[in-house]
This record gives sequence, C-alpha cells and structure tokens, in this order.
Amino acid sequence: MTIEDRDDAYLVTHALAKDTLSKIRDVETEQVAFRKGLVKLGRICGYEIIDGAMDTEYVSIETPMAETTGERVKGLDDVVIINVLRAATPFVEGLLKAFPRAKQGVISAGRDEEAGMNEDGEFPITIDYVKLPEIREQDTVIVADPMLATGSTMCAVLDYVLDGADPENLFVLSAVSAPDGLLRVGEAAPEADLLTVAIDDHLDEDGFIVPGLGDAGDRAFRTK
Ligand SMILES: O=P(O)(O)OC[C@H]1O[C@H](OP(=O)(O)OP(=O)(O)O)[C@H](O)[C@@H]1O
Ligand SMILES: O=c1cc[nH]c(=O)[nH]1
Ligand SMILES: [Mg+2]
Repeated sequence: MTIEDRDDAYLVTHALAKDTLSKIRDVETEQVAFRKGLVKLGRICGYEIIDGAMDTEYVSIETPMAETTGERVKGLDDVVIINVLRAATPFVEGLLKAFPRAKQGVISAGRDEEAGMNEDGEFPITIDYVKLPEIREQDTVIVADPMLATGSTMCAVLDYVLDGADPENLFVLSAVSAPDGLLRVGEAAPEADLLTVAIDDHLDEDGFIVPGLGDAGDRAFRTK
C-alpha cells in the first residue's frame, strides 16, 4: 500500500502520484497537460483510497475455463464524491474512473481574494451553489479539492456536507496541502481523514501555497 500515515494527514506516496504532481507543478506545463495531470492524479488517488480503505469480499466466479474464487471491492455503490468548484472538476473526473458509480455532490466555493486573509489567516468564502445527494451512514464521502491552502474553503464546504450527516468514512482529498490548511480542517472536522499527495512548505502573504502549483482553477480553466 502506498499511503503513509502521518500525524497531520495521510500521504499518497505512489510513485506515479509524485511523478504526475511534479509535472503539474511545473510552470511550463500548459493548460491541457495541466488538466490531464489533475485527472490522472484523481484516478491514482481513487485507486489508493480503494486499496487503503475499502474491503474486499470473496465471490465465486465462473471463467470460460472453470469455477474459481475471485475478490470484489465492497461498498463501491456507497461512495459520494463532492466536487468543490471549480478547480476540483478535472480531479473529480479522475476519481470517477475509480468510482464510476459514485453519487456526486457539487459545491461552488470561492475565496474572496480581494478581501484577503484576516488576522487569523482565514479567507471569506462565497458559496454560490450547493447540490448534495443524501449522505447515509454507510457511505464513504470524498470531498475533493486539489488545493488545501488556508483551509477556509474546505471548512465552509464541510459545514454543508456534514450538516445532519455522519458517514462511515470521510476523506478530504487534495493534491497539495499547506500545513495551515491541514491544521484548520483537522481541528474543525476531526472525524475527517485528510489525504494529500504533498504537504508543502508554507503560504505566502496572499494565501498561495509555496512551492505549490499556482492557481489551480486558473491553470485548468485558462482564466488568467
Ligand atoms: O484553503 P483555501 O485558502 O480556502 O484555498 C483553497 C481554495 O482555493 C482554490 O479555489 P479558488 O477560491 O481559487 O476558486 P476556483 O476553484 O474557482 O479557482 C482551491 O481550489 C480551493 O478551493
Ligand atoms: O496556492 C493556491 C492556493 C489556493 N488556491 C490555489 O489554486 N492555489
Ligand atoms: Mg482559483
């Protein structure tokens, strides 16, 4: 298994995840390759979640040659993926390759970058649109956002996701996290398992992750 258990988070340490993240960090990686990289990273992370957190059961199967025993992943129908618009869209596309039958929720959340961070290092978050499926106690919920910086967005998103819900598993999945964001989300939602490919060094004065990969939404959607 290529998930490392740390105090602050679980790290996806699969070599292909690191390889893909390095590619999309590169400032020379243009929009299409960047977006494809996020899709690939989502798929790898999805496989890692299955490998690390989901059980299998034995099933009898008949091949064209003989009867035998196979294994099947349990609970694939009980997965809910929350897409935090907009940067998570390609990341979620990749996750859906691992969880094709997942129910999906969408939350549009944006940082007010003009207002900037307050003295506690939080951004005001605007939530424009929320559409969530029912979350049941047997569900595995994956809240996906490639960037976890101050954690302000994720805390606002989790307020909606966890309103009246107590799922069996709750993963906050990101590609790149800052220590501040992990701390903030870990304190706000101790029931969540924080899963990330990389924990970076720090945030700059504008709340961007360093070294990070820049603005994931702008790079994927070519808006700047
Ligand atoms: O941890 P935080 O400090 O809240 O920052 C992380 C958020 O910032 C980015 O979204 P952004 O607000 O840029 O919206 P976008 O996806 O539309 O670009 C990113 O996708 C996260 O949602
Ligand atoms: O570094 C960062 C921080 C927030 N959002 C991004 O897309 N990148
Ligand atoms: Mg953005």
